[in-house]
Amino acid sequence: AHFEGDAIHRISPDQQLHLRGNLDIGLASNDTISPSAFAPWSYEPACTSKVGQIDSELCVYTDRHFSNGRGISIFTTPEIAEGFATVLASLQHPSSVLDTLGINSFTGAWYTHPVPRKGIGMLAKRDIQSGDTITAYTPVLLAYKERFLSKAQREKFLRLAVTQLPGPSRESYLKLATLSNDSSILAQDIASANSFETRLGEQKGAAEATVPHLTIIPESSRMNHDCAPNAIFHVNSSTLTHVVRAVRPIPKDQEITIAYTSPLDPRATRQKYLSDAFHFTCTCPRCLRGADADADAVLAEMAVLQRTLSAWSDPSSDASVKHAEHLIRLHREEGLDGYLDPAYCYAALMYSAVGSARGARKYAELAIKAIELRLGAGAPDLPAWRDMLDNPTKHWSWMVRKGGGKVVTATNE
Ligand SMILES: C[S@@+](CC[C@H](N)C(=O)[O-])C[C@H]1O[C@@H](n2cnc3c(N)ncnc32)[C@H](O)[C@@H]1O
Repeated sequence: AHFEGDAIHRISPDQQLHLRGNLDIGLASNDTISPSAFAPWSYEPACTSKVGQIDSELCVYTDRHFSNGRGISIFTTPEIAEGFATVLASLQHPSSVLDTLGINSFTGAWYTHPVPRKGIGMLAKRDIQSGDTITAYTPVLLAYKERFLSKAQREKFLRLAVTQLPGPSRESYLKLATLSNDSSILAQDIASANSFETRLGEQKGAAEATVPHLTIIPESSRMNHDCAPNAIFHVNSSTLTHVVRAVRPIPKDQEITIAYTSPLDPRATRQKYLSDAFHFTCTCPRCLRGADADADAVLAEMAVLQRTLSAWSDPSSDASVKHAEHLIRLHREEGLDGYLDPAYCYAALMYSAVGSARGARKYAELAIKAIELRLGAGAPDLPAWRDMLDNPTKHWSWMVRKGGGKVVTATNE
Protein backbone atom coordinates (compact mmCIF):
# COMPACT_ATOMS: atom_id res chain seq x y z
CA ALA A 1 0.00 0.00 0.00
CA HIS A 2 1.05 3.52 -0.61
CA PHE A 3 0.57 6.76 1.29
CA GLU A 4 2.27 9.87 0.09
CA GLY A 5 2.57 13.59 0.71
CA ASP A 6 1.24 16.33 -1.52
CA ALA A 7 -0.82 17.56 1.36
CA ILE A 8 -3.11 20.49 0.78
CA HIS A 9 -5.16 22.27 3.35
CA ARG A 10 -8.84 23.01 2.96
CA ILE A 11 -10.29 25.97 4.70
CA SER A 12 -13.51 27.43 5.95
CA PRO A 13 -14.86 30.35 3.92
CA ASP A 14 -16.42 32.48 6.56
CA GLN A 15 -13.42 32.77 8.85
CA GLN A 16 -15.77 32.04 11.67
CA LEU A 17 -15.22 29.23 14.02
CA HIS A 18 -18.23 27.18 14.92
CA LEU A 19 -17.49 25.41 18.13
CA ARG A 20 -20.10 22.86 18.91
CA GLY A 21 -20.82 22.11 22.52
CA ASN A 22 -23.09 19.22 21.70
CA LEU A 23 -20.98 16.55 20.15
CA ASP A 24 -23.77 14.09 19.56
CA ILE A 25 -24.16 14.09 15.81
CA GLY A 26 -27.17 11.88 15.82
CA LEU A 27 -25.79 8.42 15.25
CA ALA A 28 -25.49 5.70 17.82
CA SER A 29 -21.93 4.58 18.43
CA ASN A 30 -21.69 0.80 18.21
CA ASP A 31 -19.50 0.46 21.26
CA THR A 32 -20.97 -2.90 22.14
CA ILE A 33 -20.09 -4.72 18.94
CA SER A 34 -17.36 -7.30 19.37
CA PRO A 35 -14.23 -6.07 17.61
CA SER A 36 -12.95 -9.49 16.68
CA ALA A 37 -15.84 -10.37 14.38
CA PHE A 38 -14.64 -7.97 11.68
CA ALA A 39 -10.90 -8.01 12.38
CA PRO A 40 -8.81 -6.06 11.77
CA TRP A 41 -11.67 -3.56 11.92
CA SER A 42 -13.65 -2.74 15.07
CA TYR A 43 -17.05 -2.72 13.32
CA GLU A 44 -18.68 -4.38 10.39
CA PRO A 45 -17.78 -2.24 7.35
CA ALA A 46 -20.81 -0.26 6.11
CA CYS A 47 -20.81 0.13 2.34
CA THR A 48 -22.47 2.09 -0.43
CA SER A 49 -23.86 0.13 -3.35
CA LYS A 50 -21.45 -0.28 -6.24
CA VAL A 51 -20.40 3.11 -7.64
CA GLY A 52 -20.27 2.90 -11.45
CA GLN A 53 -17.52 5.50 -11.90
CA ILE A 54 -15.03 3.46 -9.91
CA ASP A 55 -16.59 0.03 -10.35
CA SER A 56 -16.47 -0.49 -6.59
CA GLU A 57 -18.37 0.17 -3.42
CA LEU A 58 -17.03 2.58 -0.82
CA CYS A 59 -17.09 1.47 2.80
CA VAL A 60 -16.38 2.81 6.26
CA TYR A 61 -13.62 1.00 8.14
CA THR A 62 -12.63 1.91 11.69
CA ASP A 63 -9.83 0.71 13.93
CA ARG A 64 -10.69 2.06 17.38
CA HIS A 65 -7.55 0.65 18.94
CA PHE A 66 -5.04 2.16 16.54
CA SER A 67 -2.17 3.99 18.26
CA ASN A 68 -3.16 3.51 21.91
CA GLY A 69 -6.81 4.25 21.25
CA ARG A 70 -6.42 7.38 19.10
CA GLY A 71 -8.28 5.38 16.50
CA ILE A 72 -8.57 5.84 12.76
CA SER A 73 -11.47 5.66 10.28
CA ILE A 74 -11.26 5.41 6.52
CA PHE A 75 -13.99 5.69 3.90
CA THR A 76 -12.61 4.00 0.83
CA THR A 77 -12.80 1.01 -1.51
CA PRO A 78 -12.40 -2.52 -0.10
CA GLU A 79 -9.23 -2.89 -2.18
CA ILE A 80 -7.59 0.23 -0.76
CA ALA A 81 -8.77 -0.68 2.74
CA GLU A 82 -7.04 -4.04 2.49
CA GLY A 83 -3.67 -2.41 1.74
CA PHE A 84 -4.33 0.21 4.40
CA ALA A 85 -4.98 -2.50 7.01
CA THR A 86 -1.57 -3.97 6.24
CA VAL A 87 0.07 -0.59 6.85
CA LEU A 88 -1.81 -0.16 10.14
CA ALA A 89 -0.75 -3.62 11.28
CA SER A 90 2.89 -2.98 10.37
CA LEU A 91 2.86 0.11 12.59
CA GLN A 92 1.58 -1.73 15.64
CA HIS A 93 3.16 -5.18 15.57
CA PRO A 94 5.34 -6.51 16.96
CA SER A 95 5.90 -3.20 18.79
CA SER A 96 4.53 0.23 18.09
CA VAL A 97 6.81 2.15 15.77
CA LEU A 98 4.64 5.19 16.46
CA ASP A 99 5.35 5.11 20.21
CA THR A 100 9.06 4.65 19.62
CA LEU A 101 9.14 7.69 17.34
CA GLY A 102 7.03 9.83 19.68
CA ILE A 103 4.22 10.09 17.10
CA ASN A 104 0.80 11.10 18.45
CA SER A 105 2.48 12.51 21.56
CA PHE A 106 2.46 16.16 22.56
CA THR A 107 5.84 17.75 21.79
CA GLY A 108 5.37 20.53 24.34
CA ALA A 109 6.00 23.05 21.55
CA TRP A 110 2.53 24.52 20.97
CA TYR A 111 -0.82 25.67 22.27
CA THR A 112 -3.95 26.95 20.55
CA HIS A 113 -5.47 30.36 21.08
CA PRO A 114 -7.75 32.77 19.19
CA VAL A 115 -5.82 34.90 16.69
CA PRO A 116 -7.24 38.22 15.40
CA ARG A 117 -9.30 37.72 12.21
CA LYS A 118 -8.19 34.10 11.78
CA GLY A 119 -10.26 32.14 14.32
CA ILE A 120 -8.13 29.80 16.41
CA GLY A 121 -4.43 29.50 15.65
CA MET A 122 -1.45 27.54 16.93
CA LEU A 123 1.22 29.41 18.92
CA ALA A 124 4.66 28.50 20.23
CA LYS A 125 4.58 27.35 23.86
CA ARG A 126 8.34 27.83 24.12
CA ASP A 127 11.14 29.11 21.92
CA ILE A 128 11.29 26.70 18.99
CA GLN A 129 14.53 26.11 17.08
CA SER A 130 14.78 25.74 13.32
CA GLY A 131 14.23 22.08 12.40
CA ASP A 132 12.37 21.24 15.63
CA THR A 133 9.35 18.97 15.25
CA ILE A 134 6.20 20.86 16.27
CA THR A 135 3.55 18.21 15.61
CA ALA A 136 3.68 14.61 14.38
CA TYR A 137 0.25 12.94 14.23
CA THR A 138 -1.57 10.24 12.32
CA PRO A 139 -4.93 11.13 10.76
CA VAL A 140 -8.19 10.30 12.54
CA LEU A 141 -10.15 10.22 9.27
CA LEU A 142 -9.36 9.57 5.63
CA ALA A 143 -12.04 9.81 2.96
CA TYR A 144 -11.89 8.88 -0.73
CA LYS A 145 -12.01 12.20 -2.60
CA GLU A 146 -15.07 11.88 -4.80
CA ARG A 147 -17.85 13.90 -6.36
CA PHE A 148 -20.15 11.07 -7.34
CA LEU A 149 -22.10 10.51 -4.12
CA SER A 150 -24.99 12.76 -3.19
CA LYS A 151 -24.34 15.09 -0.24
CA ALA A 152 -26.80 13.10 1.84
CA GLN A 153 -25.13 9.81 1.03
CA ARG A 154 -21.63 11.16 1.68
CA GLU A 155 -22.82 12.64 4.96
CA LYS A 156 -24.30 9.35 6.10
CA PHE A 157 -21.03 7.48 5.64
CA LEU A 158 -18.70 10.21 6.93
CA ARG A 159 -20.85 10.60 10.05
CA LEU A 160 -20.58 6.92 10.65
CA ALA A 161 -16.79 7.10 10.18
CA VAL A 162 -16.58 9.93 12.74
CA THR A 163 -19.05 8.37 15.17
CA GLN A 164 -17.12 5.12 15.26
CA LEU A 165 -13.94 6.92 16.39
CA PRO A 166 -13.04 6.83 20.09
CA GLY A 167 -14.57 9.76 22.03
CA PRO A 168 -11.57 12.15 22.23
CA SER A 169 -10.77 11.86 18.50
CA ARG A 170 -14.45 12.19 17.60
CA GLU A 171 -14.74 15.31 19.73
CA SER A 172 -11.61 16.99 18.40
CA TYR A 173 -12.88 16.34 14.85
CA LEU A 174 -16.27 17.83 15.58
CA LYS A 175 -14.78 20.97 17.16
CA LEU A 176 -12.91 21.91 13.97
CA ALA A 177 -13.88 24.88 11.80
CA THR A 178 -16.64 24.51 9.19
CA LEU A 179 -17.30 25.99 5.77
CA SER A 180 -20.98 26.73 6.31
CA ASN A 181 -23.65 26.79 8.98
CA ASP A 182 -25.42 23.84 7.43
CA SER A 183 -25.43 21.21 10.16
CA SER A 184 -27.03 18.68 7.82
CA ILE A 185 -23.64 18.32 6.09
CA LEU A 186 -21.47 18.78 9.16
CA ALA A 187 -19.12 15.82 8.74
CA GLN A 188 -18.25 16.55 5.10
CA ASP A 189 -18.10 20.27 5.78
CA ILE A 190 -15.44 19.76 8.44
CA ALA A 191 -13.61 17.37 6.13
CA SER A 192 -13.40 19.88 3.31
CA ALA A 193 -12.53 22.76 5.66
CA ASN A 194 -9.70 20.99 7.44
CA SER A 195 -8.24 18.21 5.37
CA PHE A 196 -4.87 17.68 3.88
CA GLU A 197 -4.74 15.51 0.81
CA THR A 198 -2.89 12.21 0.72
CA ARG A 199 -2.77 9.52 -1.91
CA LEU A 200 -3.56 5.92 -1.10
CA GLY A 201 -3.71 2.73 -3.08
CA GLU A 202 -1.61 0.07 -4.63
CA GLN A 203 1.82 1.27 -5.56
CA LYS A 204 2.18 0.57 -9.26
CA GLY A 205 5.14 2.87 -9.70
CA ALA A 206 2.98 5.78 -10.86
CA ALA A 207 1.38 8.51 -8.78
CA GLU A 208 -1.72 8.19 -11.03
CA ALA A 209 -2.24 4.70 -9.67
CA THR A 210 -2.97 6.17 -6.26
CA VAL A 211 -6.19 7.83 -5.17
CA PRO A 212 -6.43 11.17 -3.36
CA HIS A 213 -8.03 10.97 0.06
CA LEU A 214 -9.09 13.86 2.27
CA THR A 215 -7.11 13.42 5.46
CA ILE A 216 -7.92 15.02 8.78
CA ILE A 217 -5.38 15.52 11.54
CA PRO A 218 -7.22 17.67 14.12
CA GLU A 219 -4.12 19.03 15.88
CA SER A 220 -2.45 20.26 12.67
CA SER A 221 -5.71 21.74 11.41
CA ARG A 222 -5.35 24.62 13.86
CA MET A 223 -2.39 26.05 11.98
CA ASN A 224 -3.31 29.09 9.92
CA HIS A 225 -1.88 29.96 6.53
CA ASP A 226 0.96 32.39 5.79
CA CYS A 227 2.82 33.05 2.51
CA ALA A 228 6.09 33.30 4.48
CA PRO A 229 5.38 30.43 6.87
CA ASN A 230 7.65 29.64 9.80
CA ALA A 231 6.81 25.93 9.61
CA ILE A 232 6.40 23.32 6.88
CA PHE A 233 4.75 19.90 6.71
CA HIS A 234 5.27 16.63 4.95
CA VAL A 235 3.63 13.23 5.19
CA ASN A 236 5.83 10.32 6.17
CA SER A 237 4.48 7.52 4.00
CA SER A 238 5.83 4.67 6.10
CA THR A 239 4.36 5.87 9.40
CA LEU A 240 1.22 7.57 7.95
CA THR A 241 2.34 10.61 9.90
CA HIS A 242 1.77 14.27 9.15
CA VAL A 243 4.88 16.03 10.44
CA VAL A 244 5.20 19.80 10.96
CA ARG A 245 8.66 21.27 11.61
CA ALA A 246 9.99 24.79 12.14
CA VAL A 247 11.88 26.31 9.21
CA ARG A 248 13.34 29.14 11.30
CA PRO A 249 13.43 29.95 15.00
CA ILE A 250 9.93 30.69 16.38
CA PRO A 251 9.90 32.72 19.61
CA LYS A 252 7.57 31.73 22.43
CA ASP A 253 3.98 32.95 21.83
CA GLN A 254 4.53 33.70 18.13
CA GLU A 255 1.95 32.15 15.81
CA ILE A 256 3.04 28.97 14.03
CA THR A 257 2.01 29.05 10.37
CA ILE A 258 2.19 26.79 7.33
CA ALA A 259 1.48 27.50 3.66
CA TYR A 260 -1.81 26.07 2.32
CA THR A 261 -0.60 26.71 -1.23
CA SER A 262 2.82 27.24 -2.81
CA PRO A 263 4.26 30.54 -1.56
CA LEU A 264 6.40 30.60 -4.72
CA ASP A 265 3.30 31.21 -6.86
CA PRO A 266 2.48 34.81 -7.88
CA ARG A 267 0.33 36.72 -5.41
CA ALA A 268 -2.79 36.70 -7.62
CA THR A 269 -2.55 32.92 -8.03
CA ARG A 270 -2.16 32.42 -4.29
CA GLN A 271 -5.05 34.75 -3.49
CA LYS A 272 -7.35 33.13 -6.03
CA TYR A 273 -6.58 29.68 -4.71
CA LEU A 274 -7.03 30.65 -1.06
CA SER A 275 -10.28 32.40 -1.87
CA ASP A 276 -11.67 29.62 -4.14
CA ALA A 277 -10.63 26.64 -2.07
CA PHE A 278 -10.36 28.12 1.41
CA HIS A 279 -12.67 31.12 1.20
CA PHE A 280 -10.51 33.73 2.85
CA THR A 281 -8.39 36.67 1.70
CA CYS A 282 -4.79 36.40 2.71
CA THR A 283 -3.50 39.51 4.48
CA CYS A 284 0.02 38.33 5.25
CA PRO A 285 2.79 40.88 4.51
CA ARG A 286 3.68 39.22 1.19
CA CYS A 287 0.04 39.51 0.13
CA LEU A 288 -0.37 43.12 1.20
CA ARG A 289 2.75 44.41 -0.51
CA GLY A 290 2.40 46.91 -3.37
CA ALA A 291 0.61 46.60 -6.69
CA ASP A 292 0.55 43.19 -8.33
CA ALA A 293 3.71 43.79 -10.34
CA ASP A 294 5.63 44.99 -7.26
CA ALA A 295 4.30 42.16 -5.16
CA ASP A 296 5.85 39.64 -7.51
CA ALA A 297 9.05 41.54 -8.37
CA VAL A 298 11.18 39.41 -6.05
CA LEU A 299 9.60 36.20 -7.35
CA ALA A 300 10.45 37.33 -10.89
CA GLU A 301 14.06 37.99 -9.87
CA MET A 302 14.20 34.56 -8.25
CA ALA A 303 12.82 32.94 -11.41
CA VAL A 304 15.56 34.56 -13.54
CA LEU A 305 18.25 33.31 -11.16
CA GLN A 306 16.69 29.82 -11.16
CA ARG A 307 16.71 29.76 -14.96
CA THR A 308 20.34 30.85 -15.11
CA LEU A 309 21.36 28.28 -12.53
CA SER A 310 19.38 25.45 -14.08
CA ALA A 311 21.36 25.91 -17.31
CA TRP A 312 24.69 26.00 -15.46
CA SER A 313 26.23 23.03 -17.27
CA ASP A 314 25.63 24.59 -20.67
CA PRO A 315 29.04 25.66 -22.02
CA SER A 316 27.77 29.20 -22.66
CA SER A 317 26.35 29.57 -19.12
CA ASP A 318 27.71 32.25 -16.82
CA ALA A 319 25.92 30.77 -13.77
CA SER A 320 28.13 31.11 -10.72
CA VAL A 321 28.33 30.74 -6.97
CA LYS A 322 27.21 34.36 -6.78
CA HIS A 323 23.90 33.59 -8.52
CA ALA A 324 23.24 30.73 -6.10
CA GLU A 325 24.08 32.81 -3.04
CA HIS A 326 21.91 35.64 -4.28
CA LEU A 327 19.02 33.20 -4.75
CA ILE A 328 19.52 31.95 -1.19
CA ARG A 329 19.53 35.53 0.14
CA LEU A 330 16.29 36.39 -1.67
CA HIS A 331 14.55 33.30 -0.25
CA ARG A 332 15.59 34.31 3.26
CA GLU A 333 14.53 37.93 2.79
CA GLU A 334 11.11 36.78 1.55
CA GLY A 335 10.65 34.43 4.51
CA LEU A 336 10.76 31.42 2.18
CA ASP A 337 13.16 29.52 4.45
CA GLY A 338 11.25 26.27 3.95
CA TYR A 339 11.70 26.34 0.18
CA LEU A 340 15.48 26.81 0.01
CA ASP A 341 16.52 23.31 -1.03
CA PRO A 342 16.88 23.94 -4.79
CA ALA A 343 18.98 27.06 -4.11
CA TYR A 344 21.24 25.13 -1.72
CA CYS A 345 21.62 22.36 -4.28
CA TYR A 346 22.70 24.84 -6.94
CA ALA A 347 25.17 26.42 -4.51
CA ALA A 348 26.68 22.99 -3.73
CA LEU A 349 27.02 22.26 -7.47
CA MET A 350 28.52 25.67 -8.24
CA TYR A 351 31.15 25.30 -5.49
CA SER A 352 31.91 21.74 -6.55
CA ALA A 353 32.28 22.79 -10.19
CA VAL A 354 35.01 25.29 -9.33
CA GLY A 355 36.76 22.84 -6.99
CA SER A 356 35.76 24.12 -3.54
CA ALA A 357 35.19 21.03 -1.39
CA ARG A 358 34.40 23.23 1.60
CA GLY A 359 31.69 25.17 -0.24
CA ALA A 360 30.27 22.01 -1.78
CA ARG A 361 30.03 20.27 1.59
CA LYS A 362 28.58 23.29 3.36
CA TYR A 363 25.75 23.61 0.86
CA ALA A 364 25.22 19.86 0.39
CA GLU A 365 24.64 19.68 4.15
CA LEU A 366 22.19 22.59 4.07
CA ALA A 367 20.46 21.04 1.03
CA ILE A 368 20.03 17.73 2.87
CA LYS A 369 18.47 19.45 5.89
CA ALA A 370 16.19 21.54 3.68
CA ILE A 371 15.06 18.52 1.60
CA GLU A 372 14.32 16.57 4.79
CA LEU A 373 12.23 19.46 6.10
CA ARG A 374 10.18 19.92 2.96
CA LEU A 375 9.89 16.35 1.70
CA GLY A 376 10.82 14.11 4.63
CA ALA A 377 13.66 11.69 5.28
CA GLY A 378 12.49 9.38 2.48
CA ALA A 379 12.95 11.95 -0.29
CA PRO A 380 14.49 10.20 -3.33
CA ASP A 381 17.17 12.87 -3.95
CA LEU A 382 18.75 12.56 -0.51
CA PRO A 383 21.23 9.73 -1.19
CA ALA A 384 22.86 11.68 -4.03
CA TRP A 385 23.40 14.75 -1.84
CA ARG A 386 24.70 12.58 1.01
CA ASP A 387 27.23 11.13 -1.44
CA MET A 388 28.36 14.62 -2.32
CA LEU A 389 28.66 15.53 1.35
CA ASP A 390 30.75 12.44 2.07
CA ASN A 391 32.91 12.61 -1.05
CA PRO A 392 32.78 16.00 -2.74
CA THR A 393 35.83 15.31 -4.88
CA LYS A 394 34.20 12.15 -6.31
CA HIS A 395 31.02 13.94 -7.36
CA TRP A 396 30.39 14.17 -11.11
CA SER A 397 30.35 17.98 -10.87
CA TRP A 398 33.76 18.20 -9.19
CA MET A 399 36.06 20.66 -10.97
CA VAL A 400 34.08 20.60 -14.22
CA ARG A 401 34.89 24.29 -14.38
CA LYS A 402 38.59 23.99 -13.77
CA GLY A 403 40.08 27.39 -13.03
CA GLY A 404 36.67 28.89 -12.53
CA GLY A 405 35.99 29.07 -16.25
CA LYS A 406 33.14 27.63 -18.30
CA VAL A 407 32.06 24.03 -17.99
CA VAL A 408 34.68 21.62 -19.26
CA THR A 409 32.73 18.38 -18.93
CA ALA A 410 29.28 17.82 -17.58
CA THR A 411 27.76 14.39 -17.74
CA ASN A 412 24.32 15.00 -16.41
CA GLU A 413 21.92 17.51 -14.80
C1 LIG B 1 -7.73 24.74 8.93
S1 LIG B 1 -8.43 26.09 9.71
C2 LIG B 1 -7.16 26.80 10.62
C3 LIG B 1 -7.59 26.95 12.01
C4 LIG B 1 -8.77 27.84 12.15
N1 LIG B 1 -8.36 29.22 12.27
C5 LIG B 1 -9.64 27.45 13.29
O1 LIG B 1 -10.16 28.33 13.97
O2 LIG B 1 -9.81 26.26 13.52
C6 LIG B 1 -8.63 27.20 8.42
C7 LIG B 1 -9.41 28.46 8.75
O3 LIG B 1 -8.59 29.38 9.38
C8 LIG B 1 -8.76 30.68 8.82
N2 LIG B 1 -7.47 31.12 8.29
C9 LIG B 1 -6.38 30.38 8.08
N3 LIG B 1 -5.36 31.13 7.65
C10 LIG B 1 -5.82 32.38 7.56
C11 LIG B 1 -5.25 33.62 7.16
N4 LIG B 1 -3.98 33.71 6.77
N5 LIG B 1 -6.03 34.71 7.22
C12 LIG B 1 -7.33 34.63 7.63
N6 LIG B 1 -7.92 33.49 8.00
C13 LIG B 1 -7.18 32.38 7.97
C14 LIG B 1 -9.75 30.61 7.74
O4 LIG B 1 -10.93 31.17 8.17
C15 LIG B 1 -9.96 29.14 7.57
O5 LIG B 1 -11.30 28.89 7.46
